[in-house]
Amino acid sequence: MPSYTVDVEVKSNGRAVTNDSDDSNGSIRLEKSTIGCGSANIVWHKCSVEKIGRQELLQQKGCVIWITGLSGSGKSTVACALTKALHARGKLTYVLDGDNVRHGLNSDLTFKAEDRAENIRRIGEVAKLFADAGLICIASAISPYRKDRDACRSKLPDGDFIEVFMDIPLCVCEARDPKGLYKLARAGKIKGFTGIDDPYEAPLNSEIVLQQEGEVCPPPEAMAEKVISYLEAKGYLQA
Ligand SMILES: Nc1ncnc2c1ncn2[C@@H]1O[C@H](COP(=O)(O)OS(=O)(=O)O)[C@@H](OP(=O)(O)O)[C@H]1O
Ligand SMILES: Nc1ncnc2c1ncn2[C@@H]1O[C@H](COP(=O)(O)OP(=O)(O)O)[C@@H](O)[C@H]1O
Repeated sequence: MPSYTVDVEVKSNGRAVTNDSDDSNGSIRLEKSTIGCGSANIVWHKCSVEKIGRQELLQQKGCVIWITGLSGSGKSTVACALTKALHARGKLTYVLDGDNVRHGLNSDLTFKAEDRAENIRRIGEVAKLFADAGLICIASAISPYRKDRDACRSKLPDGDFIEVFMDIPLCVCEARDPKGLYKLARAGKIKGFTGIDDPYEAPLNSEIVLQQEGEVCPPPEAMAEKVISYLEAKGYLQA
């Protein structure tokens, strides 16, 4: 068995770069992730095909568009309009919708605060992988707590987490009530419903705010176009 000496330098991104010297093979370099690892002795394995190459192939930049807002605010509708419009332009997207993800990956989670946090954490991790794959990942979930959204933001390179706030008043969402859930919540048949008896912490500094114009809600296609203009201006629709 070769013996190793390991010098560890902790970088500002939280990774520890080790200069491991192997007495039989000379010097090798390993990058070890030091944060977020549930167990010790986990080594980050790098491949020669990286995000930049995938972006070149796709002619776009991987990023996460995070749509947050009350139930009934139009998150899923905008997410669909956005994926459709980008698809028509030849851009590769994927929608991670809270409702849908709760049918599979997150089917073990309830709506109590710690489960919502875990829901958002998992969606954030999956979205990060999609962005690394070079996709424009559209995550759409109530994501009611600011710190959970901010934690997802912090996992991505600067600029790559684009928060879109569906700033639609509760009374409008409640009047829409397409699933009848507000009615059930008001009747006390659903406990801990966002906006009724569970908090929604609106973003303070989101990149994009989508809201009504007076009493009128713009069509979803117009809202999607606002997001596309942002992506275009920031260079995400080219490699
Ligand atoms: N208690 C409670 N509070 C809020 N929403 C509830 C609740 N129970 C069920 N639902 C339905 O679940 C959908 C929200 O799922 P999310 O994963 O987006 O929620 S969260 O981000 O974890 O808060 C949400 O879907 P949308 O209406 O599309 O937002 C609701 O239909
Ligand atoms: N821009 C819009 N203008 C008017 N109604 C809308 C708009 N976007 C969504 N809706 C309607 O609002 C309801 C909730 O939309 P949905 O996308 O399911 O919201 P969420 O995903 O936030 O719960 C649906 O009945 C939908 O048709």
